[in-house]
Amino acid sequence: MNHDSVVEVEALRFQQEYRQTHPEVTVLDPPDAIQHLHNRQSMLQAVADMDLSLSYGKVGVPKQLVIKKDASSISEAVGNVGLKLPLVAKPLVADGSEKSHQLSLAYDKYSLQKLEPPLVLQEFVNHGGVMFKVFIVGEAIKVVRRFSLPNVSMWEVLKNAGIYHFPRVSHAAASADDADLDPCVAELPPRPLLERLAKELRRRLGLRLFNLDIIREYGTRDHYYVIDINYFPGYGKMPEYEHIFTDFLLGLVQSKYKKRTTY
Ligand SMILES: Nc1ncnc2c1ncn2[C@@H]1O[C@H](COP(=O)(O)OP(=O)(O)OP(=O)(O)O)[C@@H](O)[C@H]1O
Ligand SMILES: [Mg+2]
Repeated sequence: MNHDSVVEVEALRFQQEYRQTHPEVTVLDPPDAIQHLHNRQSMLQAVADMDLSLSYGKVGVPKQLVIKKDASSISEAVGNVGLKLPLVAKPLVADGSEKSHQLSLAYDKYSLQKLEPPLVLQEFVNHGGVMFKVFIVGEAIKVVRRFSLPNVSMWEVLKNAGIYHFPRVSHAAASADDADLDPCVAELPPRPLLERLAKELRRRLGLRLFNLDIIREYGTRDHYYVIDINYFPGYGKMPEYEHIFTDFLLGLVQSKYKKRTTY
């Protein structure tokens, strides 16, 4: 076990003991469930297991492959599972550090050996340059549009080679809510779909405070992909978060009070 894992295990043990010895303290979300989101493979597993297919849309995850080590075998592994180029390469660990959010786009299979495992390779899904950030606070859901990576045409894939490191889009991108966008790209995912997705994920992840990055495959009306899930995101970008958060916390206090008085 490396130093970081030892620290994590110790932190978990401390918090579990703390919960037992301090039952009066409300734990918003359990540390082990939060930990689940720090690995890009386990992060999307709940969405993949769900395989949500409803009358108003399908939600999945992009086809992906985890490479633990040995960059020289990536090209062969990609060929074996039939992943289509271009590929988004993401560090396996997503712990908020600068390095864990350095993503790149690989255009050709010969360059794949230049990547640095451990990483997740995901098929790049064209989505018209707009993504949806879905904020979840308990039962409340808010969705906003954000600019994202533009479509990559077949022609560009053939013309380009190598690895392109791209900047952290979420930091640079301003809100796309007021932009003059193609309505097919801008249309928000249907509310019932988001509600069902959020409900399922709250249950499967065992968390109440998180967000999802969702894209809609370009040229489709209802094929959605979850590409990222973050714990306790920057809620400052969630519209009306002040009321939503206050209501959420008050609701917790009230339910705790109710439980106590029923004894
Ligand atoms: N499979 C994909 N297909 C198309 N675009 C993608 C894909 N995966 C990621 N992207 C693009 O890359 C951006 C960053 O990806 P992702 O959210 O997974 O990384 P991150 O480092 O966790 O980012 P952040 O925490 O800053 O949101 C996305 O907002 C999107 O624009
Ligand atoms: Mg993201």
